[in-house]
Amino acid sequence: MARHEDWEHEKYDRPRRHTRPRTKDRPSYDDAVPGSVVTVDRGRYTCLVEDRVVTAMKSRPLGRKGVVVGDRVRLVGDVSGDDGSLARIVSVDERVTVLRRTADDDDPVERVIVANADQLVVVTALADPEPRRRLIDRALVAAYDAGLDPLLCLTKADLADPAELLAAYRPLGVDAIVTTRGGDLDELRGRLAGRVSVLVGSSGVGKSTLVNALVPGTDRAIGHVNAVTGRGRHTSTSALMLALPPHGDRAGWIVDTPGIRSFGLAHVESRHLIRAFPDLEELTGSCPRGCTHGFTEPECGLDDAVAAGHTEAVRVESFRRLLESRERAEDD
Ligand SMILES: Nc1nc2c(ncn2[C@@H]2O[C@H](COP(=O)(O)OP(=O)(O)OP(=O)(O)O)[C@@H](O)[C@H]2O)c(=O)[nH]1
Ligand SMILES: [Zn+2]
Repeated sequence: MARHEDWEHEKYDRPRRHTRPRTKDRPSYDDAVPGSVVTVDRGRYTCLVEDRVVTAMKSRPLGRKGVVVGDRVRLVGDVSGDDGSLARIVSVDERVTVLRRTADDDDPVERVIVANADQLVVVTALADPEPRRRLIDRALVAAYDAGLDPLLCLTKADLADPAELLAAYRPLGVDAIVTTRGGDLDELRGRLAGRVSVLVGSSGVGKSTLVNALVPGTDRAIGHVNAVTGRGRHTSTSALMLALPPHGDRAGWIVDTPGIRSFGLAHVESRHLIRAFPDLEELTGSCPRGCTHGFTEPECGLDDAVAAGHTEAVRVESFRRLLESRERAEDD
């Protein structure tokens, strides 16, 4: 077992060098311990190792490889978590999912925001501020592209009726939850249990209110990270992973993303988006080469499918609205 794990580390540590025997210059990480990255701040990685909070830096073998919140890593050095101790991250496990954004639509540089998440919770107020459909659509596109299950969380239900917004997203099959400050969060807790969920939302939608209610002892407004670290302050705009109290016997994590208000989507291709809708993808067999399946495609198979009654027009329209949302940043 130990040998196998060792080989796993080697695999991600650096490019393979087939010209040299593998054993020669391989550093031994037999003593490396597994951990998860919960936040990143100025080159320091806060990791959870068992239930200890360990501060670490990247080690040389990682080179320019990025380490992000949610990464599962191996650490060596001082992994005691004692005050002033510093461990070293020597390898990053293969990522199961990768949530990315492009800084803005014209800047093709991709940034990985969170690794290994399962779900993207798009937090939107029903009023104050008014919901912005295009922003929601763009967050959904980012989720589908990353292979995360999207969940709409509609807050401030005391201020407005959710019916219209719910109806707008029903054809896409996006699950939604409606919340009110101080209200019952049991349904949401059930959705978060046993998963790693990234929360995104624009300013004022009530995301901090939600995080504080979900993770008692966290006050995001003033920057404490007690729920994870039991101490310390969190003042950067990095994503922060927080442990949820167990729901039944299932633990879960949320990742708060204070710095992220929107998603640049330059990296998302339409052929990737349709994969998130297998029932629609199946209907595109007759599309001309290069068909994007968008509103203006003259001979898209999706139109034939609607005409033949194989799918609903409203689902195709909703999909096309998502596709289009990639093209314009905001709903102005
Ligand atoms: N009426 C009403 N107000 C709410 C509700 N939830 C939150 N608020 C208020 O909305 C305002 C914004 O809430 P925050 O939780 O700070 O919102 P945020 O999304 O974290 O915004 P930033 O702090 O800018 O990131 C605060 O005044 C909250 O008290 C709700 O369910 N109903
Ligand atoms: Zn098509």
